[in-house]
Amino acid sequence: MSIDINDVSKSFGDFQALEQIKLSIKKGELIALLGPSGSGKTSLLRIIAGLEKASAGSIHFNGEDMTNVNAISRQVGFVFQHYALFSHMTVADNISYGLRVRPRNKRPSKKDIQLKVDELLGLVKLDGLQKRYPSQLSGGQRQRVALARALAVQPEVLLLDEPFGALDAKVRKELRRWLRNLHNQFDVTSIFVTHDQEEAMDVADRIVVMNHGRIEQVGTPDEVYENPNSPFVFDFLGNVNLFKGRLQQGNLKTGNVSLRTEGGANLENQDVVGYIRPHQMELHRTSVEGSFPIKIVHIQSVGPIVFLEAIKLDEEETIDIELPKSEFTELGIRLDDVVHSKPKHVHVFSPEEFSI
Ligand SMILES: Nc1ncnc2c1ncn2[C@@H]1O[C@H](COP(=O)(O)OP(=O)(O)OP(=O)(O)O)[C@@H](O)[C@H]1O
Repeated sequence: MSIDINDVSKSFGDFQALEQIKLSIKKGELIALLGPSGSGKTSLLRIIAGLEKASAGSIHFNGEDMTNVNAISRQVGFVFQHYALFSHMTVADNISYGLRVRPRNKRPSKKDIQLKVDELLGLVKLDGLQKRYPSQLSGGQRQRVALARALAVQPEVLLLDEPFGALDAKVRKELRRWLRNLHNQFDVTSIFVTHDQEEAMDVADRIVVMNHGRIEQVGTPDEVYENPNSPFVFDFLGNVNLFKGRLQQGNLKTGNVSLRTEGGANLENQDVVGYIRPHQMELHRTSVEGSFPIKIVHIQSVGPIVFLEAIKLDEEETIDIELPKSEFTELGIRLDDVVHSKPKHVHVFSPEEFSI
């Protein structure tokens, strides 16, 4: 099922929660709505589900106008953050609920319902637990039941609101994989809300970055990470180093160095801020063109990556650097060493857009 969101706005009294949201989602896509608290993610999801009415604009499923169609008739699967399982029903009864409450002429036979429940229990690896009650399950197991229950009715659209928000990091990671697999197997169009950029990067085909009720950027995880179109997106999707200076002939003049930049064509001869990801900072033992001296003040090695904190010697500013462990070892870097750093990809924005 394709979904088109056409200029959807939503106000709660005087407060504008969504402003002219425009988005086309292809059949079979897995989309993450990513943004800080209050950016409008849940409001948008609820409007797509039909649980909330838009103040303006329209929602189309497969080209058909759904704006005034109620939630039940839209036939979307929904998974919430807080399980929302029926506590008085067993796992099997929770999963089969949507099938059992269908009108008699559309309800599968008892045997078919049983087969469907067994199939779903297998898919979410909960075989043998069908007689348990939700209180007898772990958080991760409950969320798997919630996923199975949403999928039992074979929705063409699956909407998930922070589905793994209440779970610990390891279980979250495991469930992300689940979501991806189930999404593929069920040939469903899925939209999930998250404020966790790593989760969005890990699972989604495309990420919709939201801020203050507007879409800041839409793109594949790679696109939004490597080519953020605003300081907000840059900052929200990971750590960043900032270099203030002036843009001259495509170079950012900052302190005593000149850094080759990307973007910022309309910012020539203006004050700008350069944004550089920590993994885009090269390190050298000796000075090279475009490098500046730094002193290493903190070293933290985590698995294959080494996180370094350093001070720029000319301006006493702190910068963050991430290096593969092999490169770190090869360079033989120690605490208090003075080395030379050269930024590889410098994106520039005007200071007015500056958001950090
Ligand atoms: N029923 C409501 N009445 C009034 N204001 C509301 C209502 N629902 C949401 N809002 C406001 O709309 C804005 C967007 O809320 P929404 O829940 O969509 O954001 P969100 O991005 O999902 O945030 P979170 O990650 O915290 O859930 C918030 O400022 C919220 O306070």
